[in-house]
Amino acid sequence: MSPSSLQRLRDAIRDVPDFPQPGVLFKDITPVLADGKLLNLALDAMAEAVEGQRVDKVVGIDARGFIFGAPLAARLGCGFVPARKKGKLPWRTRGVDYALEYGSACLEMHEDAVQPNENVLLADDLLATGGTAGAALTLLQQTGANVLGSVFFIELAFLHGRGKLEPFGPVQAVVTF
Ligand SMILES: O=P(O)(O)OC[C@H]1O[C@H](OP(=O)(O)OP(=O)(O)O)[C@H](O)[C@@H]1O
Ligand SMILES: Nc1ncnc2[nH]cnc12
Repeated sequence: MSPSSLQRLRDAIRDVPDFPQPGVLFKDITPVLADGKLLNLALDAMAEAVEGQRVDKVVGIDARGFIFGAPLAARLGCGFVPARKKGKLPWRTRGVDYALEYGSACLEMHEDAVQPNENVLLADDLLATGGTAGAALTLLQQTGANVLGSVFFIELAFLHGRGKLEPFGPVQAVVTF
């Protein structure tokens, strides 16, 4: 991606102080989503991160990860799997509890969503502490799938989440703060 495109994406991300709780500087992606050119640029860059690799499934994390994960899968010509917050998936699930920058939750995937021989990529909008993505990667590892790594639109590098994810595979982000 050209430096000017990257700058356009960076400039469009809105800072919202003290949301959803005091002390958190929330990175609001809705201005990027509202601009078709920027959304396209973001998805192009996420697809570039796995160029030349065979991807069988993109796993996206509830909820903002779906916004990037499903169109990314469509671009790559592969399937999409939702990793959802507890109680949302209708079939048999495996789950894991985790903590994130501003709370805790439980993430679940359908037991049959990913097969042991598949090449799987994790996608989410944002990497902060890495608690959420780490939980999703733990679930993926339990399936026996070949985990290709993870890709994010935004990385908050000052929260050092990357360190939790690198043991599972390469970590890539389009915009880093
Ligand atoms: O690296 P972490 O500290 O774990 O934080 C990152 C996660 O936090 C946000 O999700 P959130 O739980 O707010 O859910 P949402 O997508 O439904 O808004 C974001 O979409 C990531 O999934
Ligand atoms: N600072 C932040 N901004 C937006 N989403 C987040 N998820 C976790 N931390 C976040």
